[in-house]
Amino acid sequence: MKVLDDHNFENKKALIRVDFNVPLNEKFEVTDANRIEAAKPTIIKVLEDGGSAILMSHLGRPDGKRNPDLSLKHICAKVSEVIGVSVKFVEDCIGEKAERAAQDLKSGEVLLLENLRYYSEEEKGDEAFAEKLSKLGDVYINDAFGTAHRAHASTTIVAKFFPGAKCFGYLLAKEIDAIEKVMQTGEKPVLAILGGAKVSSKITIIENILDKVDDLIIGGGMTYTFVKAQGGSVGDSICEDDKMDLAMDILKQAKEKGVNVHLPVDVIAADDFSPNAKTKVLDVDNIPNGWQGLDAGPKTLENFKKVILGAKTILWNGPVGVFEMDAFAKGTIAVGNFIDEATQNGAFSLVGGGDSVAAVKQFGFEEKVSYVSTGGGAMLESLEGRTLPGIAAINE
Ligand SMILES: Nc1ncnc2c1ncn2[C@@H]1O[C@H](COP(=O)(O)OP(=O)(O)O)[C@@H](O)[C@H]1O
Ligand SMILES: O=C(OP(=O)(O)O)[C@H](O)COP(=O)(O)O
Repeated sequence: MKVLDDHNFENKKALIRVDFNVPLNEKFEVTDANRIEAAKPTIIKVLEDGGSAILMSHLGRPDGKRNPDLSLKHICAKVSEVIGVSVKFVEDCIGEKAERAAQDLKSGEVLLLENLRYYSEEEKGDEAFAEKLSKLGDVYINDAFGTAHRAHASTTIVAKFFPGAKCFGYLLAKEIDAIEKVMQTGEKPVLAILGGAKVSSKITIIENILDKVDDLIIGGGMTYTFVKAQGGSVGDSICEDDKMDLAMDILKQAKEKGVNVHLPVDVIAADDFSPNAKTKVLDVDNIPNGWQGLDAGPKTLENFKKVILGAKTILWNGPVGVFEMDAFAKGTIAVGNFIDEATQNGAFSLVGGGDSVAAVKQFGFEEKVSYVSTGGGAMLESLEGRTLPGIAAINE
């Protein structure tokens, strides 16, 4: 892997692709600086070597137009605060102004460019645009894991203009390492806990992961497609009837591959999809019409606990219940606590993909698992077994 530590940045201008696509409130203040904090070690390494850092990112989806609400100047103060250096800002990411600002940069200084997606060429992966970006730095560092699944100009195409002078930042290297630990080198038994709403959005992940894991916990809304496919009654629970054959096929494949699949045996059922619904514990395969399963039940959690505490490598993607409502968050909290205990006992635990991180943050599990990914879509595509273009471009 082409890593940062193999480079010395003395008197070098490092063009760094970061993912500063962070949430802002109505006053344009950063409400979660996690992605900025995650990029800090790379920026500091460049500065401590005696180089300067030119940071480029997108923010939101301005679709090729200058949208002042999505200007990166809103986050400049937060970046300065996080990295402890006063960050300069330039109102463009290519052209004369940006080039002059980059040229004027001295060792130890940091420059933040305006939103890359003000240009439609960015998302198109336009080569001429990438070449203009490449004029700003001597070395290219990709540290934007959250955007590594996009073959955009700044994440992928620009790398070809830096032959011999491109590498991964610390964050991207850490994300790759965490994925490898789960998918290739993890200590056995390896366990994947897959929850979330639908089978259809997780199917490629399940199929890919069956070759890597010893145990698979399936929870959340996906449960009911599997249960109904096996002849159970799921009442009004979320269920994809057209995916039942697929569910049976997954169970067959798992058996052939020696993977133990653990499905819920009981659920917290509700008479309405609402925080104030009436609830009761029901067997997962005996839910009458008028009721729907919205969280894992007590016997299920006992089973999950045994499997999780027995695992040495754990991947968690997707909540096991409707965690947004307090009444149906207990299962997801319990799973988080079991993973915490397993991690304290020496297991490696990775959480990521889609909105999983939202659940983890809401319940304060960030500090308790081994690694929380900074990428939603990028992590999902990695778990599907795809090579991310941003990663391939550095390795080429
Ligand atoms: N039993 C259930 N019924 C309906 N929705 C569920 C159920 N369990 C979990 N969910 C919902 O799944 C959503 C997350 O699904 P998904 O986007 O597939 O996961 P992720 O983004 O973590 O990959 C959450 O909003 C949660 O409320
Ligand atoms: O926040 C991001 O994606 P994520 O919400 O899937 O983690 C990335 O910055 C990518 O953004 P995009 O999905 O607009 O390309």
